[in-house]
Amino acid sequence: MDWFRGEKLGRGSFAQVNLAIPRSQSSFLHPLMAVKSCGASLSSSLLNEKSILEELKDCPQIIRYYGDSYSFENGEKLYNVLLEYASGGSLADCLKSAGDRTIPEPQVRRYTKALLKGLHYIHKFGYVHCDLKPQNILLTSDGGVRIADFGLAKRAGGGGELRGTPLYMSPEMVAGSEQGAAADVWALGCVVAEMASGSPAWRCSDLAALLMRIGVGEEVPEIPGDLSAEGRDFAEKCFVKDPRGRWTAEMLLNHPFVCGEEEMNGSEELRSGDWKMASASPRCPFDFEEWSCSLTSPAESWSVSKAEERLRGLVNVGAEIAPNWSSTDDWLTIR
Ligand SMILES: Nc1ncnc2c1ncn2[C@@H]1O[C@H](COP(=O)(O)OP(=O)(O)OP(=O)(O)O)[C@@H](O)[C@H]1O
Repeated sequence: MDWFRGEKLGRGSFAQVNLAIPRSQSSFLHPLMAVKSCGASLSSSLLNEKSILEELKDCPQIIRYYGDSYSFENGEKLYNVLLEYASGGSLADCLKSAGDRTIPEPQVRRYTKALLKGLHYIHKFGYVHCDLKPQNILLTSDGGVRIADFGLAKRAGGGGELRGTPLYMSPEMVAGSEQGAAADVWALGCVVAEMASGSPAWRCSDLAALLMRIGVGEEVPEIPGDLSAEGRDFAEKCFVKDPRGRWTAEMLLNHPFVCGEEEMNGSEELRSGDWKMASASPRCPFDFEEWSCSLTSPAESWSVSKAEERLRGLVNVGAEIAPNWSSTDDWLTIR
């Protein structure tokens, strides 16, 4: 498909996203798209994302993949992935612009139901998203919800390598146990709490302390007091520390918090007007530039003692390469 690069829509830690405008009339089916690009030599994460999106392309709650290409721009070879354009921006943008106001509960329920459908689909195919958070949840002009950014997604199972964004990390991820579908359900609980309260589920400004609170002991994120009893119960089902006891996306689809909800239709039609600049939107002390580390002590299954052991290593690694905690220039992602 022949296209040219339009306005910048956003930037993540390794890729830039622009509007992609088709050149030819024959492209009328996709009037506007987004293109996610990075340097060809640094494209392994984007290639991973492309191959997973290609497999998951029939789910309306997952950002649609239209194709890929290489281009030469300003003397640099770029790898480009063409995606459905989500003109409503990200849920993070939406929360940011809401300021002190929170998202009304009926909307939280509808978004949650859509996210559950998307997660259930991802998990059915044997994948784990590994980085569900408001920046990676996109909205279409008609209120549809799309799960995006599969750069860290992987086949379920295996442990060891720490990936994701600390505020949304599950206890078993922190502990280095098997990273399965349950980790995405924990992250979903964090997103639900954030939608309902307007601020991240964990209030903690110290990375080591945060990882300890997530990985060790019984503490779970605070569940917003003004959520309905159904909403609180839903969040509790997501915040079961042992992943074996956590509800699955499929089970949660039948939870009273979401099962009566009619999803906004979120049709595939993309409107040509009404698009806006969306950008990475730091809102808390964990919004830092990319911080990479890979830990090589995978544990067989989740347990408190293994979590403590791993955290000691993790905090040491973090201390060596800790970013500037006082900066809020970007989001922290661990790859
Ligand atoms: N299909 C899309 N339509 C509209 N905006 C998009 C689209 N994809 C991404 N964006 C915007 O670009 C931002 C960055 O995209 P994305 O999260 O995919 O990049 P990334 O480099 O993988 O980020 P991360 O640092 O989280 O890994 C998003 O938060 C969003 O604002």
